[in-house]
Amino acid sequence: MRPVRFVTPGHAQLRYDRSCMSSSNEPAILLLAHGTPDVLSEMSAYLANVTGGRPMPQHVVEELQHRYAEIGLKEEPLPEGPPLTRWTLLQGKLLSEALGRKVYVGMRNWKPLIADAVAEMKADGVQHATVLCMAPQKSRTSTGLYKRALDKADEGAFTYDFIAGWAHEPLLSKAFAERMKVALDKARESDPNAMVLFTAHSVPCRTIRPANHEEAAIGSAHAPGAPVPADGLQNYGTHDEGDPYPVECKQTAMEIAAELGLKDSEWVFSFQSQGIAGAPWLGPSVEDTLTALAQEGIKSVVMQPVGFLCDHVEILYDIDVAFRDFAKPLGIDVTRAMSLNDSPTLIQAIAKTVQS
Ligand SMILES: C=CC1=C(C)c2cc3[nH]c(cc4nc(cc5[nH]c(cc1n2)c(C)c5CCC(=O)O)C(CCC(=O)O)=C4C)c(C)c3C=C
Ligand SMILES: [Fe+2]
Ligand SMILES: [Fe+2]
Repeated sequence: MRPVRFVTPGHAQLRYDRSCMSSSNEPAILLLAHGTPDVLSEMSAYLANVTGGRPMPQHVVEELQHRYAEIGLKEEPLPEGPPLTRWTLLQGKLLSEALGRKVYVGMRNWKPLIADAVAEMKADGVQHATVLCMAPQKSRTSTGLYKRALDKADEGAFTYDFIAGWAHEPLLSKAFAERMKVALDKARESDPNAMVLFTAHSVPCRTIRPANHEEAAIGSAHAPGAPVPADGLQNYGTHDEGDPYPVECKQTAMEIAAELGLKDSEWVFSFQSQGIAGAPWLGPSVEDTLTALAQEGIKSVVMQPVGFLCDHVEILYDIDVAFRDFAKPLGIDVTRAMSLNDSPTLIQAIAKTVQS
């Protein structure tokens, strides 16, 4: 294979061969993901992208710089890139190899940006694309915002099929179950009563409520003159029927538990990483759940976030550092299933989803 280009200079330096380029009658494949800063000094600009321009207080910027520093981010770019970028680009490369076609990757909040991927697709003459979010559960505040960024960049240059939620794909729960089995078997060697705790990223309660039509008409805080709600969070747009996110997350957990043959008494579910902004976020929180489990006499908990497909700060810091430290004085040992990262079953799940 003759490498012909660097798709993302400065990151994982993933090379694509022209033999993997889409032929004109096949839809191009575009993966959308969150994005993460490359160096600590980019934190303010990164957070402005995450919040749609609303500035974060300095103490929040510093707290996040601290967390990112704890997981290895520095002032100089890491040769291999930050974990989220590195793994997402690798997943794109593995998918490209599995399908024998070029795969584009764009991130909403940092490089390589969705706009960069779209510019490349336009230059390649893409007419139609299949777009998949590297967040399997559909949500206004993740997949909804990714789609909005895509529409802004695309400007109608190509048409696309947008796969917003694909958590029901059985190979996805199989991939998670494979990782959990390894961690749970290990935990049960020392504690046969080890409890499984599945998690998903919390969201502000107001972002999942069904909307009235007046609110739906407001659109987003990106629109000039759009009001900022009292809790300070931007308006994420609305769905009359409410956001399916919390239900889809719990369904994923149930499917993994079923795949593992877990009894109901062997697993629980919580929402992790409630935001630093005020206002109520979805619970139960991991902290409340660990406290309750300690009261029930649980000594070991094996965690698995079911909405993240690779390592990033909310796994490497929130779980591996913060929840572990929180659980220690409660007498609970927290371990976790390895992230999916380069799981071949995950790549099969994505390949099957984009092909169907
Ligand atoms: C389904 C919802 C969300 C997913 C999935 C999600 C993944 C995710 N988030 C980060 C990093 C950050 N997210 C931050 C804020 C934030 N995240 C969500 C929702 C999801 N995030 C919301 C609604 C918000 C609040 C945004 C706002 O306008 O205030 C932040 C900022 C700090 C904070 O509030 O915690 C960071 C950083 C990653 C890396 C990630 C998965 C890859
Ligand atoms: Fe987030
Ligand atoms: Fe977060």
